[in-house]
Amino acid sequence: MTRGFEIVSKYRNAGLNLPYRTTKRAAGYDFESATDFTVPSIWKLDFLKVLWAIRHERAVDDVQAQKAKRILKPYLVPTGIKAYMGDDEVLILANRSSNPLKRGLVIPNGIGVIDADYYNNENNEGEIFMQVLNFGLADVHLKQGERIGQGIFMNYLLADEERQPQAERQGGFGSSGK
Ligand SMILES: O=c1ccn([C@H]2C[C@H](O)[C@@H](COP(=O)(O)OP(=O)(O)OP(=O)(O)O)O2)c(=O)[nH]1
Ligand SMILES: [Mg+2]
Repeated sequence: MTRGFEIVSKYRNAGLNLPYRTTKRAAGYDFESATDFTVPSIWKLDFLKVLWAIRHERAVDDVQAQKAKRILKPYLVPTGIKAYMGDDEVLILANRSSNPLKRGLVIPNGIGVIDADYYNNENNEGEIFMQVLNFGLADVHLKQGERIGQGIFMNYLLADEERQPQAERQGGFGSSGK
C-alpha cells in the first residue's frame, strides 16, 4: 500500500486536478476547490448586532443569536478528492500561507487530520473538505480550481499502551461521537 489521491465518484467528470506540489521540494500537496464556492465574511450586520448587544449587556433575541451562530459556523469547501495511505500514516491538512494574509481565510480547526480509515468510508467516500471561516471584510468567491489548502503525508506513532479502538470510521466531522 503506498499513498496518493483519487477523485471521488461525485466529481468523476468534473475535470478536477489531483493535488500537486508546486515546487521541487514542497512538502504540501495543494488542494483545489471542487466547485465555485462563496465564503461570506463573518462581519455581517447580524453578527455585529449580537456583538454590540453583548458589549452593552443587552438581551440578544433568539433569531439574532441563531443568525450569528450560523455566521460563525465553519464552511466546508469540497475538494472532490480522497486520499489513501498506509495504516501508520496520516494526511495533515494545512491552510495556504497566503489565505489569512490575502483573503482573511482561516481554518478554524487549526489543522485537518485526515485518517487512513477515512478513505472510501461508507458515509462520504472519504471526500476531503477544507473547513474555513472568512475573517476578511469582503466575501470570498472561490472559483472551481482555486487552491484552498495543502496536505502533507506523515507517519504517526502509537503509545506503548492504549485502549484499543474498535470502532470502524463512518465519516468525518464529529462522526466518532461527542
Ligand atoms: O479539516 C478536515 C478535518 C477532518 N476531515 C475528515 C477527515 C478525517 O479523517 C475525518 C475526521 O476528522 P477528525 O477526526 O479531525 O474529526 P473529529 O472532530 O475528531 O470527528 P470524528 O473523529 O468524530 O469524525 O474528517 C476533513 O475532511 N477535513
Ligand atoms: Mg477524530
